[in-house]
Amino acid sequence: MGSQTAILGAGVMGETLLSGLVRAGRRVDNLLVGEKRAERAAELEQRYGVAVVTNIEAAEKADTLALVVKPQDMGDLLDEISGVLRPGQLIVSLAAGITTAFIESRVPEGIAVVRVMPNTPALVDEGMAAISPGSHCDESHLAEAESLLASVGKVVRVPERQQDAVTAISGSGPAYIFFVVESMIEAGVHLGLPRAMASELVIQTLVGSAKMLRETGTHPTVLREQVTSPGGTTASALRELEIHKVRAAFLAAMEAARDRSRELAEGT
Ligand SMILES: NC(=O)C1=CN([C@@H]2O[C@H](COP(=O)(O)OP(=O)(O)OC[C@H]3O[C@@H](n4cnc5c(N)ncnc54)[C@H](OP(=O)(O)O)[C@@H]3O)[C@@H](O)[C@H]2O)C=CC1
Ligand SMILES: O=C(O)[C@@H]1CCC=N1
Repeated sequence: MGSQTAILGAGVMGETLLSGLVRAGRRVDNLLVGEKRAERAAELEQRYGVAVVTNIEAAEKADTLALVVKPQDMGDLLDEISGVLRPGQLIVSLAAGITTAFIESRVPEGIAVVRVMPNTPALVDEGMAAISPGSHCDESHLAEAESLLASVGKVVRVPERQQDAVTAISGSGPAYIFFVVESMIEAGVHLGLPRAMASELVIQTLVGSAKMLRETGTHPTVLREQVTSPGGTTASALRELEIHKVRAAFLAAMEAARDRSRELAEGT
């Protein structure tokens, strides 16, 4: 049997990580899930063939523990498992706002902690995750966290002081993109397009635009200018977005997300 990884908190993000590890070929007998609700445990066992156990059993057996509960539940979870944790284990926290110092203060000495901010496109192996070491981490701990997240997308290393900003940009980011997509589809319907057609037009436009950004490496301003013919339709649309202060709204939204991440660290 190889190194054991446990996922504690199998909601949206926890299941996203679990499914990615299974897709990436991690042997399910090297995976454990901590889940207290019997119905949810049965669902996960049936869907992935993974062993669903108590948090205590998972914490006793695992070499690496991925903590994917809500920030507000993190203190209780750490209090529950800290008695069975042992030096040499690695905790990888995916919770917004929660600092490595908070976790280190609630677990025995010698446990390494890595803070991660992932995002849901991990579900289709296009995730973006940023990782930061706690004070007892060495390269092997960062490499292990990196390998967990690399199975579902890209991983970058950032200083922990940048994690609240990362959370605001890429952690919450998919929601802003989906919001824009929803808004454009609704606009298409207002303009008289059938909903299915409006959806297809918007989604393919999004995928094509994302692919241009990634594959050409061209700055988004240049790509936008290429679409904006002099005196044309795009210029008229962009003027309205500027009049309605959409750029300022994005900045305010992301500052609010960053501030909320900081508040979560305070337990509020
Ligand atoms: N969703 C996202 O896009 C992202 C989420 N995150 C982070 O991931 C974490 C989880 O978020 P998300 O998946 O959205 O939330 P969910 O509410 O979907 O998942 C949280 C899960 O944790 C379970 N849980 C709560 N307490 C315990 C416990 N003591 N032991 C085991 N499981 C427990 C909950 O079970 P129950 O429902 O029975 O209470 C639930 O299944 C958060 O910290 C969030 O900041 C980070 C980046 C992106
Ligand atoms: O909304 C949240 O708090 C979580 C963290 C980043 C994305 N979802």
